[in-house]
Amino acid sequence: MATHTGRLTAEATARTSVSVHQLNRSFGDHQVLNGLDLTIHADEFVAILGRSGSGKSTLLRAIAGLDHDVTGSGAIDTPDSVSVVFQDARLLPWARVLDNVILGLGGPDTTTRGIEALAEVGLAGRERAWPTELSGGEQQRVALARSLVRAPELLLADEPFGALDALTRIRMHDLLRTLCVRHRPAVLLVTHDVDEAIDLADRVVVLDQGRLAADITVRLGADRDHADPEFGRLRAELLGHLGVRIEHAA
Ligand SMILES: Nc1ncnc2c1ncn2[C@@H]1O[C@H](COP(=O)(O)OP(=O)(O)OP(=O)(O)O)[C@@H](O)[C@H]1O
Repeated sequence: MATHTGRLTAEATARTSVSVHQLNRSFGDHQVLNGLDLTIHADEFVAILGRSGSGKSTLLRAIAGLDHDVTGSGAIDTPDSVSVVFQDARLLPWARVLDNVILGLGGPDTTTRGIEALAEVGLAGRERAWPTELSGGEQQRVALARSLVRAPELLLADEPFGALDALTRIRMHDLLRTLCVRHRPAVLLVTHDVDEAIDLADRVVVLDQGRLAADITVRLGADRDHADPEFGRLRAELLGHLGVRIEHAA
């Protein structure tokens, strides 16, 4: 059975946020992750691309410790505080927005921290709204605030913007970028969207049948222009790893 091998030492945490070693996961006879190794450094933003069924969510769930329905082996080290954001915001419909953000948090200043987190994601004044009164993008903002208020060292995000329209998605990219600069968690983002991966990540890994098919550092500045030739080169390289060929016009 796979194990979470305990916590990283303080010295190692300074450099490494997540360490996955020789990870195997199977659903019955179907082996989904095959001897996978991955290290994510503290403050690093890593995006995972891969075709449908390549094992992206299985990897994220394993790192989150949410994979009780699979068998496997290998070692995973994570920091103490980990937050997970999914494609659906998973808000409690019977709790107001602020209560969703601070639910389960202890401490005397919990309400203030919750209000501040909502302001950070652009939802000041919506504390007493019900989740059903918010748009999909606003609900994802609440989910981000719920993660942020816990000050995670590691943020795991499984297609968090997958259900949003294109414009809201771009706004959420800006927001996530800003929050990452301010709070500096390590991030592991699962996405189907190559441009989203290049827009946000320091490094993009590609999964293929549960193995790492590519591990590419994004050498672009903070303002990422889709028209930049390097952006286009990376896009073509990543699409190539995903089995998509781009024909360039002569
Ligand atoms: N609970 C489960 N029971 C059985 N098989 C599962 C289960 N969850 C996932 N699988 C299988 O494991 C494989 C990998 O699934 P996973 O969700 O990790 O892929 P993915 O890369 O995230 O795919 P997608 O991009 O479509 O979300 C798939 O073949 C899937 O059918």
